[in-house]
Amino acid sequence: MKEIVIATQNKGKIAEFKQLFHGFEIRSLLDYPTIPDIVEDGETFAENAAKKAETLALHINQMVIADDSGLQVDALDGRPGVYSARYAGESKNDKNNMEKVLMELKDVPSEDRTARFICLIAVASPNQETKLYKGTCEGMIATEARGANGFGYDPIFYIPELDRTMAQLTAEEKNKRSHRANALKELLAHQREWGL
Ligand SMILES: O=c1nc[nH]c2c1ncn2[C@H]1C[C@H](O)[C@@H](COP(=O)(O)OP(=O)(O)OP(=O)(O)O)O1
Ligand SMILES: [Mg+2]
Repeated sequence: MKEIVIATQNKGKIAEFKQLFHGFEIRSLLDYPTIPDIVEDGETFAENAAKKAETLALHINQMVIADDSGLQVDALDGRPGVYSARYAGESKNDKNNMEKVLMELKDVPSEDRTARFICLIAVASPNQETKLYKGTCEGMIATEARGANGFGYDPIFYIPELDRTMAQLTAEEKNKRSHRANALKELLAHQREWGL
């Protein structure tokens, strides 16, 4: 079975890539414990995704995919953005991150709680130019967390046309509309270029 290596330690992303990449064996940074932590000091999702993919591709001398993603809230001038993972602190605690966003939006009326998830997938391979593929998913920030599926900010990401949060969707429903699925669609439109 063909293998895809993804430069992530995020178990929620690994699970989704396993669902989205049918017929491939998925390996991640969890399978390469000797790789030092990759510092995400980029100012954009693209910079961080490229750095994660290129760092691991160099170590293992083969093609690597990386995903840098996050939540962009319009009433917070686009925050948390690239700081989504650590929005409430270095512990990268999803519950604390969501509580901080809800607290900052407490006086914001529902019509002004527009937001989106953004995902940049980088593909890096030795001696090849790194390419980036972007996906987004539009929604609103709910007034309270609802649902137990997915990961990260899913419980507060409300999808009006479904009247449910991302965390109230099944994996299959999420994978039909998520920023990660949309970014992967862009990548798979160029799959021959990458020998996938
Ligand atoms: O589908 C999603 N549903 C909800 N929240 C999400 C999603 N996708 C990203 N997010 C949030 C989680 C984390 O707070 C940040 C990702 O940060 P990001 O640096 O890309 O990932 P990470 O540090 O958890 O793992 P890694 O860098 O090893 O891929 O955005
Ligand atoms: Mg990260």
